[in-house]
Amino acid sequence: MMLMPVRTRLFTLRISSLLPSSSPPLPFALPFRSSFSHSAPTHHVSATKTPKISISDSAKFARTVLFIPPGTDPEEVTDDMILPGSNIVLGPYAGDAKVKEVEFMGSSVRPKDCPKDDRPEFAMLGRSNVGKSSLINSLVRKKEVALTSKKPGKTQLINHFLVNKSWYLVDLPGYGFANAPESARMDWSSFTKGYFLNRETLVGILLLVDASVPPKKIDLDCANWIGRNNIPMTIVFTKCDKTKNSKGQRVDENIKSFQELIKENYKIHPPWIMTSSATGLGRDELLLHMSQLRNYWDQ
Ligand SMILES: Nc1nc2c(ncn2[C@@H]2O[C@H](COP(=O)(O)OP(=O)(O)OP(=O)(O)O)[C@@H](O)[C@H]2O)c(=O)[nH]1
Ligand SMILES: [Mg+2]
Repeated sequence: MMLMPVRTRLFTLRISSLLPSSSPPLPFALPFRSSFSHSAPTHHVSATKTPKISISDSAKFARTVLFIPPGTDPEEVTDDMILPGSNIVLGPYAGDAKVKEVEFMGSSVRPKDCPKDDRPEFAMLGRSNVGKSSLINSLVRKKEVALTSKKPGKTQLINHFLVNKSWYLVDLPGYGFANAPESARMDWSSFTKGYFLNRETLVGILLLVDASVPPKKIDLDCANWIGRNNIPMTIVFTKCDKTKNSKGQRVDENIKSFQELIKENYKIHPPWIMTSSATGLGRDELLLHMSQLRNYWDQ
């Protein structure tokens, strides 16, 4: 029998003990309560009334919460090492960020049905409709490798996409969608425990957060749960092309609010990046960041 090598997961984020004890242990299980229906109007976290900020304010703020990868001396970080639209510093492990080919490897209902090889993988996690499947298509520059829909609840299984025959992107069903079929809801709850906590080849979670709306409690709970369980996470803000939502709130404000709320609970700020699957914003930058996570893990 082949032994699974112990991999380096030094990108693990240390969460501080300041976490509110009332945080649910498994936030993903919550969306299926009726109070978390995606149409419920009261999702917003109260602390979202931040003053309007300019892009340069954001840049200054980013500077204070940089994500410094291994092999990089924080004292030697220069502006050109920071990926645009993110707090991520590119370190010596970055490279191989080009997607040459992608193959759909199949869908799994349970974690134990997932591919059993030793290739590193990134899981897409986030609310239904946040743009997980669209981001996969954007990263691999294919229109419909992963199926997308305006209606939440499109992705129902664990879908593995093999990139360059060497690593996986994993598309998952979203949380926060109350009307998913009963079977999918049941699987999702056990899936979170089984998959995220035990998947040895998981390099990290990409937690997708819709930047066109103010922070939502379910996403903050989710980020905190990931942190508490020491699973490496990158926050990927989606839909950054939507400059203003119907209430006039701006992407920039929403992102800053989310970061401020996250910052309270993390000793080291997680990496975050702005993206748009509609315009390709952040695509190459995210691929570079994923390459440094992967190469470090795989060394
Ligand atoms: N404007 C804009 N729309 C986007 C973006 N990303 C996704 N969308 C739209 O949002 C909707 C949902 O996208 P999906 O990729 O299917 O979302 P998902 O997170 O995979 O959803 P589930 O599979 O239901 O969990 C679709 O109508 C997309 O076209 C983006 O960056 N900008
Ligand atoms: Mg999907």
